[in-house]
Amino acid sequence: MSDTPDILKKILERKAEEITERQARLPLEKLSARAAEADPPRGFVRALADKVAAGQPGVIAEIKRASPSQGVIRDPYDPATIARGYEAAGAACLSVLTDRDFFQGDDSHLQSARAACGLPVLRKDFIIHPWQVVEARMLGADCVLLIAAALDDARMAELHELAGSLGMDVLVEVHDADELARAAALKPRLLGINNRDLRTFRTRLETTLDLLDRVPRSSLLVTESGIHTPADVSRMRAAGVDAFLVGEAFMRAPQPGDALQDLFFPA
Ligand SMILES: O=P(O)(O)OC[C@@H](O)[C@@H](O)c1c[nH]c2ccccc12
Repeated sequence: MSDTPDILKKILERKAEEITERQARLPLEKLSARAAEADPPRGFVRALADKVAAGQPGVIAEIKRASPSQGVIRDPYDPATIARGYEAAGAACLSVLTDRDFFQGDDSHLQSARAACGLPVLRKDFIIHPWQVVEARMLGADCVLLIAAALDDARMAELHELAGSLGMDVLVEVHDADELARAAALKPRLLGINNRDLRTFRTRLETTLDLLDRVPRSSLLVTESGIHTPADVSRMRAAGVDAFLVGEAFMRAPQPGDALQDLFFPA
């Protein structure tokens, strides 16, 4: 539809400007030197796969203050406290928004969340340039998100490879069959199906269920976005989906860790 607000396009245009600004401040050579001194990666895929192998849901618990579709969803916002709550509740991993312009995130949110706990952390941002992958590692990220809708095949492969060479895992995110086929070519260890269409914000859990048969057996599948109720979780697990990325449902709760426990590990 020509009248749908293509928010992704807007985000990516702004992101390209942001990268230019950041590169001017910190050239790749210096950035790489700092990344080499960062705390070693915590195994992100391993933490998730261990939970699933033990018969439990593998939960990537998200820390985000705001989103373009919802505005501010959590205020006050203390990433360190939230991270500790998630860890105590049994999350496998964290996802922390670092995009400033559309999600009110910040690099420091990732750093404080990671320092506050022992969990591996995904840098949740719009990564389109190698410089950002190195920057993610410098910040301590254990995993980066690569969104198929934002990347052509060559760039996606390049960033995937670079992240691996820095010891990080990658969550490759898709939303339709075409993106899934493109992502599968990378043989990703971690494949995310985003139930939310980043171009229109429409969220349908059927997105995951409809694409399930096309996911390579060698990839650990993560269903992303729009998971709110125990019924949503049961529906996914009945279909064989054991790993979840959940944000809003936790961010709107007074104690995000308690909400995680209620949703995934009820007594
Ligand atoms: O808050 P939710 O509906 O539980 O969704 C979490 C996560 O999936 C969502 O934040 C997300 C998935 N892919 C993204 C890409 C960019 C920004 C955000 C996202």
